[in-house]
Amino acid sequence: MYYNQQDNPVREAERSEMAPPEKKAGRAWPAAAPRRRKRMESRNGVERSAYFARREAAKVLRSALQGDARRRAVGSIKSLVYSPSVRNKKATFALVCQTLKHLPLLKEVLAATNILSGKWKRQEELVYVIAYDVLFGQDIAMSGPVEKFLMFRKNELQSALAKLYVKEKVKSVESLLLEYQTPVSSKPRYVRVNTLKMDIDTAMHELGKATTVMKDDLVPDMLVVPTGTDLHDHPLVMNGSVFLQGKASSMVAVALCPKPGWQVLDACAAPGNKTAHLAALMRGQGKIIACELNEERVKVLRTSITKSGAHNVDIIHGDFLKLDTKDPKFSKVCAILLDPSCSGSGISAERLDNLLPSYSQDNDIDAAKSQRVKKLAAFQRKALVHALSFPAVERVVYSTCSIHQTENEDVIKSVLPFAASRNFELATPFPQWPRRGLPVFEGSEHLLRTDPTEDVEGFFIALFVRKQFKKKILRRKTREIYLPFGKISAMWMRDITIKRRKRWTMLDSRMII
Ligand SMILES: C[S@@+](CC[C@H](N)C(=O)[O-])C[C@H]1O[C@@H](n2cnc3c(N)ncnc32)[C@H](O)[C@@H]1O
Repeated sequence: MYYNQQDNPVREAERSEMAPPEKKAGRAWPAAAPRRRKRMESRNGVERSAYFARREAAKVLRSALQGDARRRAVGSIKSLVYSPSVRNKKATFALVCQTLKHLPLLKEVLAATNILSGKWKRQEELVYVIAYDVLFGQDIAMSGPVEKFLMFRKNELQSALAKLYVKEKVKSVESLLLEYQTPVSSKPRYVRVNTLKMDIDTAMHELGKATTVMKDDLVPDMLVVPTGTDLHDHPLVMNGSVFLQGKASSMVAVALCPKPGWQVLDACAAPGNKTAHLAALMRGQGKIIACELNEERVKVLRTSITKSGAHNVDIIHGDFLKLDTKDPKFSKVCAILLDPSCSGSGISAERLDNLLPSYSQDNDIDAAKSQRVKKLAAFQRKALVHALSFPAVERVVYSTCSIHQTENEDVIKSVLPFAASRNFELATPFPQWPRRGLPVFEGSEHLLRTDPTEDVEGFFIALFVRKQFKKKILRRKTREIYLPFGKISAMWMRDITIKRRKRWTMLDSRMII
């Protein structure tokens, strides 16, 4: 019940929809004593930054929830928060995570109070964020029209929440949350040093001022920092000297092993972590062609590349499947990194996907999910066959951040005949790594898996290498080789000149008996 125009928050919200708090209040402090005035001004600053953080959080939440509903995310929650357009990243990130954790609870409370009906539905995400703050957040003054509206109905919200306590037979909000929220596991942090901008020892020294840092024992440019270390606004992260990239994800570019001066194609490149890693491994020499289909993600890719300081990356905004393998601009591409869209089942907790509504549904082995995974696998297979079709390519890495066999071993198995027809065989990336492919076909021991629990992220890596044909011919223990013009002995074969051996490499292996 609203008593007058001034007290009616709905009307006020209509008048000043998104006006920042102090403008709307339009108050000055002439009468206040200087100390009191200073206190009020600083409180105004806190309110002001909370006001904007809530709106930034609502924007991120909208993208995350819409993407989740369509099962086609523009980016993970983290990448959305850490995009350049979000100013107050720390507060926004905290608010997004908290709101998502409480979302099922908030939905129940808001449904019970009928608050999301009518015009407020259009600002649904902002209502969630503010309702979280009103019910569970810090006890700070709230400025802003939606804030005032929800504060006005705070009693109703609280009594709806109290009814949930009774319904769930719990006494504390913690117990109530346990009934609703999905647990988030704690994990160590990995940091990849961008050796284009900083050497590893300097990065260790600089990061060591903020936290304990160790070198990783497997990936050369990888540092390990303690669980829970928050480096997202560290100067080295901000200026691209280090990337907050996981270890398993960083193993992909290392598995391709690109050399300075090579031409490398990154087939599905955004947001560009692996592209930037390739550029660092190639010491900025040679050329990287980075292809990305999604326009929004091309922008993110461009930002990552600029931040990395790599100057040898050409970005193609287009469909990798439609790149013409015979186009002269790809004639020297000798290595391809293919990290196609996948279910993300191996890193869903790291990306905070477990906070999204679809997560629990996605983790049920239901028909919809297997259909989605099958569709992804069909694309992944096509993309891998296409990658193996580039004329000069010698090495192809296929990777996913999925734990499903359908997207991993099954895709590899299905392309093996084609790969063999192009003279490719599976090689063993990181031979010392203990976790290999599921034993579903002969040769799956070449494949590499990382475990989402043991290794933080669940990744899959397969490496195809074109056979070194000439060496194979010379190593074969055959006595005679049949050629269209007769047969020659193996002894004679050893004596032929280097020049001739080169020509031998052109012959088809089927001629060898
Ligand atoms: C798993 S992400 C790649 C992550 C990236 N390699 C990295 O490490 O930062 C897959 C990307 O492939 C893109 N993509 C999907 N289909 C594609 C296609 N047909 N051609 C090019 N890019 C595609 C998606 O938009 C998405 O950005």
